[in-house]
Amino acid sequence: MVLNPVISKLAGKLVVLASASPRRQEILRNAGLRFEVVPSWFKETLDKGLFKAPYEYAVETAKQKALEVARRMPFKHLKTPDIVIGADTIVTVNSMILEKPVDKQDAYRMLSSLSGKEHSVFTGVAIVLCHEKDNQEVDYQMIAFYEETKVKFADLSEDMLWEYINSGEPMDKAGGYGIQALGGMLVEYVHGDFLNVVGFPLNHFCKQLDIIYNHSSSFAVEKKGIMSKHNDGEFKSQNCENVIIQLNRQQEGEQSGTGTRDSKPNKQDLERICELMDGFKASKALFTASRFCVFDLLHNKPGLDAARVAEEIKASVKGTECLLEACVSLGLSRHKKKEESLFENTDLATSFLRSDAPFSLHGYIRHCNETLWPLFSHLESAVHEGVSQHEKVKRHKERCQDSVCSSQELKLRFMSGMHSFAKVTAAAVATAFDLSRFKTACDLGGCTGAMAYEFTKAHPGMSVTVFDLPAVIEMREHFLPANSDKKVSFVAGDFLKEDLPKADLYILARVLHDLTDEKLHILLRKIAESASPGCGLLLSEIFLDDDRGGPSRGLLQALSLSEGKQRSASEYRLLLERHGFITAHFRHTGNLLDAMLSVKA
Ligand SMILES: Cc1cn([C@H]2C[C@H](O)[C@@H](COP(=O)(O)OP(=O)(O)OP(=O)(O)O)O2)c(=O)[nH]c1=O
Repeated sequence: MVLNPVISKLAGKLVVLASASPRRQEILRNAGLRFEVVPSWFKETLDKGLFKAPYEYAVETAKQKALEVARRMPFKHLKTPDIVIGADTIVTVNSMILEKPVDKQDAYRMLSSLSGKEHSVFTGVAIVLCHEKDNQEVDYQMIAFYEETKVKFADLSEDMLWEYINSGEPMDKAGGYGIQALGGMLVEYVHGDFLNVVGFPLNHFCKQLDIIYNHSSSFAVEKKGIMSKHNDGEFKSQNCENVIIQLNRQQEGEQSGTGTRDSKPNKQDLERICELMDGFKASKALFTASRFCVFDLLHNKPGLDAARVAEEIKASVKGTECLLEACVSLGLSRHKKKEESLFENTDLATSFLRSDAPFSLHGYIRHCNETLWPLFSHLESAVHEGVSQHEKVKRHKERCQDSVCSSQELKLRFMSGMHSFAKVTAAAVATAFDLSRFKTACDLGGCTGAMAYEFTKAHPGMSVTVFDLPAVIEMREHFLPANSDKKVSFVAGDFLKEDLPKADLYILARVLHDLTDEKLHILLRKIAESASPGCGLLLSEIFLDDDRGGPSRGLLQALSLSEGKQRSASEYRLLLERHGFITAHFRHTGNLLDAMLSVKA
């Protein structure tokens, strides 16, 4: 089978991936498929007891995920996709189905049940073909299949298990491991499609497309079956799953609550709207608990009651109790087992909200509270006037700020926000590509050096110069001890005005989106002047989808930008090409920032 022509059959069609999984997106993107991502709202709560075999559960979940998006899009996105792809990955061992662990204990339970044994990974895939008819009806045709891969784990010691769990990697992965990353170290062998384990059986998917688009007659014959590859390599028809569902748009509208006035509101839609309406309350509860260092307190003294917490944070008992209960409902704190009046942190708070956690977002949350929150409270003015509200907020702050809070203190807080964000994202950016051929790098606007240290850690042969404004370089020692890594050095300067240090690789992480077009071109011109042919430029930003339909994190960030704008990977690629940098790769890292590597022609 020639793969590319199969994928190219989908060119010009609106292909939608009904999955939030960054791994699925990457696998399909790397295969050259162009698609939009619309994560499914289908909750994975089907009763497993109803299925005879585990793969049936995965296939049914994949179908429900894809169908939910196919049905929602004509109403919520006002467009009907041509094809929607859904998938669900599960791990099975000793007739148990393992999905994503809910917490560290659950991950421990899963991984220890896999230790020293062979298990199966099933990914169910559903392809929904949508045919829009003249009378506004949409026909949905479902093709579903699954792939099985067998994986054997080595014997895992307790230390190894906990070290792996504490890396945080297991939490968003079926069976509690990621074979494509650190989890690969646990694996003795893999029999079958590796990508199936990572979340998407690409080869089987292409064969299925081949049947749909190149062999429509055999497709018609197989209309009653899931086409599924068996271990003997033959295609066999399995489980009757090719169904045509006729749905009239008006009926759909009624089902989803957007139809007649008498119809009942749809539960999922209501939940979604409430989530949006209450989003700001949840954010502010998180900011307030962080501001009062509640998560540090519950880490150091787990199992305090509201009165003790109130005493420690010097706040009212009533207010503290409300705050703690809200944190419980948000999954940040929990009641201590069997002692409902006592509170402790969840794993989420321990990993990200303690101020001294390795991946602490404490500083960034403070930045959100003190800088972004006031900006968003002026959003109506920003939209109305079309100008940034930074100045207005700054003036207001200066009027209200007590004298203790000097501009020095404000700068430190800003740097602390950037530092904590960089610490969480740096490893994913540093390891997104093979950078072994670059011996020297320069991190432009590299602030405290958090990103630079991660680059030297990931690439032992590399040294990195951090280039940032003198005021920033002066204060960086508040964050990382000087000389903690001799391969990281700091140079003070203004990248828009001064010559840049020479390097094989220039790093621009979260810089370009914040610059005006004019400044952006000045900076890219200066990098192009300093870079010799073959030099790299590593850009790290949130990349918007090509149709600017998401991700919402990027589009929401645009609402508070002072001068710059959010762009898609294609837009950045064009900008870089204008300055002589040819984009070699780009990658959704699965972390908070994406990455693109370009090379000077
Ligand atoms: C076993 C294994 C799973 N996984 C991932 C693939 C899937 O993303 C995830 C299983 O969860 P799923 O529920 O299949 O998918 P998801 O929740 O990530 O995304 P969505 O429901 O929106 O489609 O586990 C790995 O990345 N590596 C592995 O080795």
